[in-house]
Amino acid sequence: MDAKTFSSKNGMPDASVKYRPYPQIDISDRTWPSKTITEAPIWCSVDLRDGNQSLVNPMGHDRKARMFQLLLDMGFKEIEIGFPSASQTDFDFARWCVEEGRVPADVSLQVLVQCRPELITRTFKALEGAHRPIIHFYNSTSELQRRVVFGKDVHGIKQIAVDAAKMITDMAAKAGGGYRFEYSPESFTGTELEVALEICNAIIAEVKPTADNKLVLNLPSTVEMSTPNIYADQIEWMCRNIDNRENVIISLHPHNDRGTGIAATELGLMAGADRVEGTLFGNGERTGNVDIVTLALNMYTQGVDPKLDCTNIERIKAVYEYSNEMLIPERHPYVGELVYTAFSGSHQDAINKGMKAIRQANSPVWEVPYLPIDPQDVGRTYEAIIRINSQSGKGGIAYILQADYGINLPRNLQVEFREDIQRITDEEGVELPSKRIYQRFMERYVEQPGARLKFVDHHTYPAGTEHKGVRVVAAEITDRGETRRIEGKGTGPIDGFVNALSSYLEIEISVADYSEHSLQHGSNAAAIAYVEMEHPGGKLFGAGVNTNIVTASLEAIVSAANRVLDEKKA
Ligand SMILES: CC(=O)SCCNC(=O)CCNC(=O)[C@H](O)C(C)(C)COP(=O)(O)OP(=O)(O)OC[C@H]1O[C@@H](n2cnc3c(N)ncnc32)[C@H](O)[C@@H]1OP(=O)(O)O
Ligand SMILES: CC(C)C(=O)C(=O)O
Ligand SMILES: [Mg+2]
Repeated sequence: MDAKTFSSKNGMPDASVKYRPYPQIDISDRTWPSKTITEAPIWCSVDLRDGNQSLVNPMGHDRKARMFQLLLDMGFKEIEIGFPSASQTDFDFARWCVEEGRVPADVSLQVLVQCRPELITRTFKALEGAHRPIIHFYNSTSELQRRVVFGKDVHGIKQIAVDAAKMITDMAAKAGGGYRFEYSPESFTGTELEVALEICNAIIAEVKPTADNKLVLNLPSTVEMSTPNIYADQIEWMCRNIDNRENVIISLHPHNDRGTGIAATELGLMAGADRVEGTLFGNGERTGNVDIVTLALNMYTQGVDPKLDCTNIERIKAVYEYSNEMLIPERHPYVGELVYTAFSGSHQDAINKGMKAIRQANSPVWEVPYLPIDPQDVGRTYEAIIRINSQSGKGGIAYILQADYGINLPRNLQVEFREDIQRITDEEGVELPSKRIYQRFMERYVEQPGARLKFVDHHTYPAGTEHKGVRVVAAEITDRGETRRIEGKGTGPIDGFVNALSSYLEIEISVADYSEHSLQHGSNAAAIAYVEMEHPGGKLFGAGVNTNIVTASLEAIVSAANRVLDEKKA
């Protein structure tokens, strides 16, 4: 088609000429909008077929077997293991599953086949000996494919499907039964609803499903062509109009061409579907199949048992990446590397407060701002929840020091230290890992390499009977490496030592705030003391770490004094 033949808007060919809007469904009394999902559907993984057929390098035996074992471990009861009539690899894998796959009795192997006699015959061979396998047959029914691929009218297309249904049910009966059946009017979303219904009812009439052997009627959104509400309308319409509904399992098989596969599936379930076909993290043709892990965890976070084990999401990811030879993006729901991480200040602050509140409340209900799921439920840790870059605030920095190093910064120190970290992240333009934040804190407030003053020792003695309750603090410090003895009076060691230092340095300093706590991390018995020091230029903090809490406090005073001296110099 020549784009120049019609007018162009915004540099693109005119959409109103090139594309047609998807028609509305005639169902004004739809009920799905007021439904909720209250139980998990029957899940069927199509990773080994739809997922596999879309890969650059389709899976060989090892990659398939690793994926198959994972699917069993997660609790899938229906697994489409391939298209055995299409390739020797798929045929051999089906035989391996039957003979060596240790398939539990409650799991059905499923295979796909076109409505072509020679392929159907080979499919039965591939499944010999399987326990209640599902033969999934399909043909495309869409208006477009009828016209351009098959060159047949509705009657001709229906005949292809009915002939296959007859052949399959006959072969199953000859083999002594024990088979289950699934039919897909492929390209359902490109098929007029009345046509889809006519063909599906013809299949139901041929297969004659019963309560003991229901037919799976799979209504694929082979290509996602509309907003998800329209798919839901189509599903509700089919559920209402299909023959023998009680013996038919309505299955969804959404693809994700418009990026709304999850929404379409959820609305489709509200519209009455019983079953969902999809893949782990949504591998599949083009933009993929619907992502079953996300669907399951969406249900889980609404209080519904998803009936799939996603407790080790890292293993699911590892197998996905090994078997599909693809990587999962950082933002992928529930599993991406960054989905449990907040860089931005206000998010970090809220998470920090939420985590504290949940610890204190001792309630089983999860409610932490910005975290729709507890990362531990899927085997992720809290470690990566907060990471620091130039968008981060004091709450995040405080969280990291607390969570990773047991350091509980007083609020004013959080504000002060955040400015320092902000300067570094702005300069470097990259994330600052937890270890560097800790190192920076220790260097700036505790270790102070190259600082003028160092605390060495102290002792106290009563100031004399005329000064009741007052003690003299006699301390040894070094000043640029030279030992100095200083003395000051006060009501306690902190007070006396500040006075001593104030006289020695000839600077007005006093303690505006003081706090301390023990350190759980690092040296077990150590304590950390924080001193906020008032001086002629304002207020600033110092910190000291020592196994003796008084020593830690005096070190914190020296630390603050060094910073006052630095500020004076600057
Ligand atoms: C939406 C989906 O995911 S559907 C599943 C798609 N998956 C795959 O195709 C993967 C495996 N498939 C294959 O390896 C091959 O297609 C095979 C081996 C099954 C068949 O291969 P071939 O016969 O060589 O060729 P090809 O696939 O091109 O067949 C197309 C022919 O089958 C017909 N056909 C296609 N689908 C069907 C169907 N479901 N039922 C009946 N006939 C069909 C076409 O009309 C076409 O007929 P024509 O030869 O008369 O023009
Ligand atoms: C074979 C069918 C179910 C399919 O994969 C699709 O329509 O997407
Ligand atoms: Mg598909």
